[in-house]
Amino acid sequence: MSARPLSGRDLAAAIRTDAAERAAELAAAGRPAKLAVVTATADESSAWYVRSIVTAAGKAGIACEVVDLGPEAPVAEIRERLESLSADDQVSGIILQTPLPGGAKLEDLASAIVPAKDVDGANPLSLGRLAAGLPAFAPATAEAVVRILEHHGVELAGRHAVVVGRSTVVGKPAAHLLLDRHATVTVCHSRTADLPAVTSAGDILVAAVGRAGLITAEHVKPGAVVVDVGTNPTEDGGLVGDVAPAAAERAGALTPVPGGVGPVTTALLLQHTVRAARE
Ligand SMILES: NC(=O)C1=CN([C@@H]2O[C@H](COP(=O)(O)OP(=O)(O)OC[C@H]3O[C@@H](n4cnc5c(N)ncnc54)[C@H](OP(=O)(O)O)[C@@H]3O)[C@@H](O)[C@H]2O)C=CC1
Ligand SMILES: Nc1nc(=O)c2c([nH]1)NC[C@@H]1CN(c3ccc(C(=O)N[C@@H](CCC(=O)O)C(=O)O)cc3)C=[N+]21
Repeated sequence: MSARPLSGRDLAAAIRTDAAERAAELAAAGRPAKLAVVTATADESSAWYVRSIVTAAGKAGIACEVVDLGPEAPVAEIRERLESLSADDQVSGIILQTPLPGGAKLEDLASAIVPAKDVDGANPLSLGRLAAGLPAFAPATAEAVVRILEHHGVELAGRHAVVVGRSTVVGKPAAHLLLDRHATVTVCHSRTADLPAVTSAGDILVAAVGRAGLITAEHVKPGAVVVDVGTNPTEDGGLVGDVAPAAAERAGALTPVPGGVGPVTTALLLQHTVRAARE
């Protein structure tokens, strides 16, 4: 028996339609929405994301400027760009792509993104507000994880959710959002002892590591709902997730890669951008 596929495509299309309608209203009111994407990496999965943001923004009628500083960019230059975009009246939303050059930390640099334009929830103020249950932009990927589960009617309250990965982009904020929905949450990382023992206790398993095939059958409780966040470029130019095919056999339901969390992430980033432009 293979897992029920939890597609993100319909949900993403609905969110994009909503964003496009709001973008048209803003344009008619003379306050067009504009997203700035700052990138300083040659990472391929980041490049996938930037391309999908540009395409989706274009279709939704949202202006999108990619500021590519190159993988050698000094941290001070990245910070200055974020500061000038924060002060630019024409710019409604800003996302800084990870990974960053020279071991720079996202949570450090993103403090230069004014919270009102922090559409990927990377500023520590946004993350702190999220953790405290106050209004803030959540990182689009973390929000996509819970939105896709809710869209497919997966019950979260009282269930045990295990998140593998603790980045500020996905793992940590996803844990907070699941906690807000009354799941019992465990967070794993590279130092977790006996990963399969921990993950196989999860009714819901969120894999956000970035290693193809890391999650095998032994990591999955039979019938569990698995959200595969990983986007690992393959030699033939495609993308695969973190979940191995044998693990998919054991799961009850699984988000596919491509076509799962990714499209919902892109759509939510646009929705956050129009919301930032309205406020
Ligand atoms: N589909 C989508 O919309 C999105 C996809 N992604 C993809 O998700 C993946 C994760 O992204 P991101 O969070 O930014 O990545 P990071 O590299 O920032 O974080 C990876 C996390 O995985 C943990 N980890 C690494 N190796 C292991 C291991 N062997 N066992 C358990 N945990 C491990 C790390 O632990 P430690 O903290 O100890 O180092 C870290 O917390 C990537 O493939 C990325 O491309 C990201 C965003 C959006
Ligand atoms: N600050 C920050 N936030 C991020 O959210 C972030 C980041 N940095 N750095 C890079 C990773 C990677 N990432 C992806 C998002 C969507 C797809 C995506 O949409 N993928 C499509 C396939 C590509 C397509 O069809 O266009 C899919 O899964 O169906 C891929 C990768 C976000 N990331």
